[in-house]
Amino acid sequence: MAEPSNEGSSMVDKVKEKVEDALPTRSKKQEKKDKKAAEKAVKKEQYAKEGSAAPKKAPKAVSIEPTVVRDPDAMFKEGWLDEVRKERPAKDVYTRFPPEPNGYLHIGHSKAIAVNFGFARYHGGKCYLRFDDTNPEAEEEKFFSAIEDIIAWLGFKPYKITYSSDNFDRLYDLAEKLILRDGAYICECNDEQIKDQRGGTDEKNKHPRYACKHRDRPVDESLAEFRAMRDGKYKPKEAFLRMKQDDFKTGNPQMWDLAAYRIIDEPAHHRTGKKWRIYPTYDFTHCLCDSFEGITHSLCTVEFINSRESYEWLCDAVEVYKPMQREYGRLNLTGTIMSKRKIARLVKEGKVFDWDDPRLYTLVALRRRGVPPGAILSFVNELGVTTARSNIQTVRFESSVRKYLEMTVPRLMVVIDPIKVIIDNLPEDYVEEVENTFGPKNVEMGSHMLPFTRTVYIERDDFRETASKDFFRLAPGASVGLLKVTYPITCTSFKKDDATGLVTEIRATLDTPAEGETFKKPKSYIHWVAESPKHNSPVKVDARVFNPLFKSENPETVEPDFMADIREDSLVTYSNALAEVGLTEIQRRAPWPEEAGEANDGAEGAHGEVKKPGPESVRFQAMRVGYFCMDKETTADKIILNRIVGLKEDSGKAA
Ligand SMILES: Nc1ncnc2c1ncn2[C@@H]1O[C@H](COP(=O)(O)OP(=O)(O)OP(=O)(O)O)[C@@H](O)[C@H]1O
Ligand SMILES: NC(=O)CC[C@H](N)C(=O)O
Repeated sequence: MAEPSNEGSSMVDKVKEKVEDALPTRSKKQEKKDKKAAEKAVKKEQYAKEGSAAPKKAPKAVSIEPTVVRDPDAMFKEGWLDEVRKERPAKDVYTRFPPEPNGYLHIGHSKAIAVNFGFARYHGGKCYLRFDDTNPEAEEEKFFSAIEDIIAWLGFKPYKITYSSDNFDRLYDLAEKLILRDGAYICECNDEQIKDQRGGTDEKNKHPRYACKHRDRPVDESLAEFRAMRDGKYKPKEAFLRMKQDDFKTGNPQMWDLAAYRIIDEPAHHRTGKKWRIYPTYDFTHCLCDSFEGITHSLCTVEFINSRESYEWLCDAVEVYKPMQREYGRLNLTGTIMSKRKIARLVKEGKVFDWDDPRLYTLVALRRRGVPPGAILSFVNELGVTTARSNIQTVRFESSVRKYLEMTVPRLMVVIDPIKVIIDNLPEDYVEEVENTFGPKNVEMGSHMLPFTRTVYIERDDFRETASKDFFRLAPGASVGLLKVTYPITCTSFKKDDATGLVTEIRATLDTPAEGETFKKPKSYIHWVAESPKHNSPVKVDARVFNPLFKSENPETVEPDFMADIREDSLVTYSNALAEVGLTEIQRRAPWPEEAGEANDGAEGAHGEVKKPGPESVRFQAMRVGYFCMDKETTADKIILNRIVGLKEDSGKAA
């Protein structure tokens, strides 16, 4: 059997000979082909000499194909957001994204970010990032910077970063103004009394709503008591400022004399320290801060629909500019949990690494898992914006991410659970250089060379100890193609470890056709990596594969609680995984894809600092396995990969 070999005359010589033989009859097309072959041979020769320092094509990382992502402005051009714009066609659009700095943002917030920042950007307006920091009990410094970072990562830059607390003096003055206009009073009722005033249908409070006895307090008394409340006369819950709304007449609970100010003694506020011991409520603060900032369209989620009435009532009552509040449907993902309290429990009980564990749906987790920011925005855009709540399965999100990655990240081979294959009919020092394209669907991504040698590794799943008609991969006596290698291999024998029962080594032959014999194409091709110390191949990696964290679609409804719904196999780590040498180039050329929010071309972060793409921007498709990125725990000695999504939808939830 003739063995393919690099021995004897060099490949460059061989190609030159071929070119010269063909000279008299060469067509233009052939000429081009031959020139390419000669160039390739030079490249191969250089590669063989220099080991891993292979010549690299380094075209720019490609941008998103229009076929992959629908018009990124579609959600603003049509539907609900278009209607909102028509309702108030202000010349200068001002919006705001107003998170409470009491936790990490989740996938639902990406909709609010896309809606508010995106609406302003689309209309040439401005969007504030306003920290709604009126509850010092729940706020922490780390959440402020995490929120700013994630907004910058999504590709948005706030017009200004503001804090509701910036307005505490102004809000206090308006509270006094409201009292003076007989629009608020100091109430000393406790929680139970307030509940009773609301009436209802329960046995306990089966009676009509009624007003509290403090409602008719003289204005002067309320003003004096408000000041006393500010100055420390009352303990928390002993008194609060209550708005005098509509005398409990309407059926809207947001109009039943809401609280405007309450006492919070501890802890100190992160910005105003111990200056205040009374803090304005959301209902008093939000509309007035919107007003101070000249917000034209205050876009929030549907659970605030009843608040619209109190929002407008207060702006009118203190005679300030009145923005327009409109409400869109929340984005909710099923099969996971988003509640801060519940995620905190998962972290505390060690069920996940931290808030950025790739199995969670916080934005820091999705970022670490390798989901590109553009894929998140594209998902939100695909769903569109209406007033209906979107309950979306995580598989739908993953399918959107997969679609986005398909055209935008390069490909290479990684064997996550390897078995060694020795190809007996190749010489010990055999090295053939094989070309692998980074982007079979996008030639601009270029290609790279990798070695094919006598010892290769294939995926454990691609081998069976007994051949059968329905198995087209490797088995004793059966042959299979190795991707990018001309001839297939046939398994001749294998060894097993008696203790573990696992196959440890496969022996095979390369089926090079004898002269005159025709080459039979194998039924299937599998991925592989070769052993070649000279080329630093293979590259050892840890590959983490994530399954859903929960067994059911509704972990919140599981008894006794969501903790009982956790899957044991939500994280599977393959510690002996092997990647081919192309990984080095993919790492060097990151970010993949090169897009808004991750560019390292001097783009600015939230504070004007130059943004650097993180390790998660090293993204690629491991052929036949899934999409992966590099984890932040990667060190110079150990590369850790996270699976972003599989190549196709997982068969389902664990039993
Ligand atoms: N699931 C969601 N879908 C769309 N927008 C959301 C969602 N959750 C929050 N938002 C919006 O994000 C903005 C800032 O959110 P904030 O942190 O104050 O919300 P939240 O309701 O406390 O969130 P959560 O309790 O879910 O963490 C608000 O305008 C809010 O309406
Ligand atoms: N109007 C809104 O967007 C609400 C924001 C507010 N921080 C909240 O969710 O409680």
